[in-house]
Amino acid sequence: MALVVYNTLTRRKEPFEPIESGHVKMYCCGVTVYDFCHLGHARSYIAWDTVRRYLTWRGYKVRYVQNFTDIDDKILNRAREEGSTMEAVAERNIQLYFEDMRRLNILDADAYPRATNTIDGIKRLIYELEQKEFAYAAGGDVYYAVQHDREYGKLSGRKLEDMQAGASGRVDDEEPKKRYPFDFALWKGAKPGEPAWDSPWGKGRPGWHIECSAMVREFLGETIDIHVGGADLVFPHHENEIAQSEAATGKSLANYWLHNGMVNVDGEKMSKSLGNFTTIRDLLDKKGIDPMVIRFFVLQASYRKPIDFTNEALSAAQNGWETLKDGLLFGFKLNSALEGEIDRTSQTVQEFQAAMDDDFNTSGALAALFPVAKELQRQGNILVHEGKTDTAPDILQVQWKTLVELAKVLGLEAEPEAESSGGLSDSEIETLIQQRKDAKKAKDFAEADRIRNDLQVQGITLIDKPGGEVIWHR
Ligand SMILES: Nc1ncnc2c1ncn2[C@@H]1O[C@H](COP(=O)(O)OP(=O)(O)OP(=O)(O)O)[C@@H](O)[C@H]1O
Ligand SMILES: [Zn+2]
Repeated sequence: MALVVYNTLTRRKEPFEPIESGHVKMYCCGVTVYDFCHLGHARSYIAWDTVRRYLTWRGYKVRYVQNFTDIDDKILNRAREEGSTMEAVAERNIQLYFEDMRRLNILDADAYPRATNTIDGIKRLIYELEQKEFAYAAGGDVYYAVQHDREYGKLSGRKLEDMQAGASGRVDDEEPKKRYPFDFALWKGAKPGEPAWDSPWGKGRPGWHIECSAMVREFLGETIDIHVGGADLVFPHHENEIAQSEAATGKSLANYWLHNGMVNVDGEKMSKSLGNFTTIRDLLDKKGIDPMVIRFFVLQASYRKPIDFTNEALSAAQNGWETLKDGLLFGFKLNSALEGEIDRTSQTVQEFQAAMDDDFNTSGALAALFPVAKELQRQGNILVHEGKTDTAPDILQVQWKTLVELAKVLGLEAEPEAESSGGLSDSEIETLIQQRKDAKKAKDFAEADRIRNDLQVQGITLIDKPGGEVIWHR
């Protein structure tokens, strides 16, 4: 089976063929570190983490690089508001980024270059572009001359002629210096009180797009396999990255361009600037949502499609995750061990791989795991109540290991500790259930609810059956 990916550059699905057999060079556009990350960012990084995990599982050696944009107007504005410095704002938000993303089980990148640490590479690239007449200096700034570049627009499919039509409303302080309205800044002349670096064009700082071109080159080389980011970056950010890098090197920047769809709220992109965002922290800490539920929520949809953030969608993800989690915890009830290879020819693995090979279809991959999770959940309940399963444990153990391994490819993992019953033995639980029955008989429903909730907190779920029978599971 071949892995097929949707390439924004060609607008179709293509078989994935890395430059160097068995190796993948992957670059992901990172956050501008001026604030907490929100669910939109979580989606982007969960999607690419999953792609990276899958490629690794598929046997590729993946080198994954993701930047931090640590110089930008938004960061400078925030520093001004706080009476602090750009470095302090950036450093704090980088640490917050790591905390949030690690909680979402997003693996660390192999390198996290920062714009402020790549100034030499950025200057070199701008210099080369100037030599080749793709760039011109104007009033302390340096601009990229889009009209000089015959391929400009190839990623987004935009044509300069068409763009011109809608350009009349664009005015900013760079406008008068540009030879052409869609030229963009590679280097911005220093403004009073802002951080600045020496350069052949005077003191200044880099534009946003050039940093990624420079970092890709420095950390991965002139041509990489996969470049990823949110769909909102296709234009202008990625278009401009391609323009800069390819004009300088004469080689293609990335063979495959992959873009994640947006998390929307009422049809609009969740974003800090629009104020319609929910931070990852609020979801996890204030709302008490399990990080795996967020991951599940993201993976339920194709990475390319927009997703609407609603409470209904979140509770559907919650339900889905509960079932999967029960399946993932099954083996611990059975006291199984996880070592050993899984059977890659099994139907579950085949279905999972077929889905993921089709442009990382994570919803199809979850659908392949679900029957296994449900069956293990059922067996787990039987085990708790009857002391044994109705299928041979060695068969169940193989199913369980398969489930655990494949779910981990999606970054979905369950901790047995989280399900710990706080040391309550079965007979203690039975005693509490009896006390709850007595409380109900005495019409002390508050006490009955208290017992149920206390048990729930300790990971023990009670199920009331008709006729007053109560079954429970951990
Ligand atoms: N609502 C969203 N849904 C999906 N991906 C998003 C969303 N918002 C941002 N991203 C992605 O997150 C990554 C980092 O984005 P960046 O730091 O540039 O944020 P941004 O788009 O400026 O967000 P904001 O406007 O909220 O600050 C990019 O790949 C971007 O496409
Ligand atoms: Zn970028």
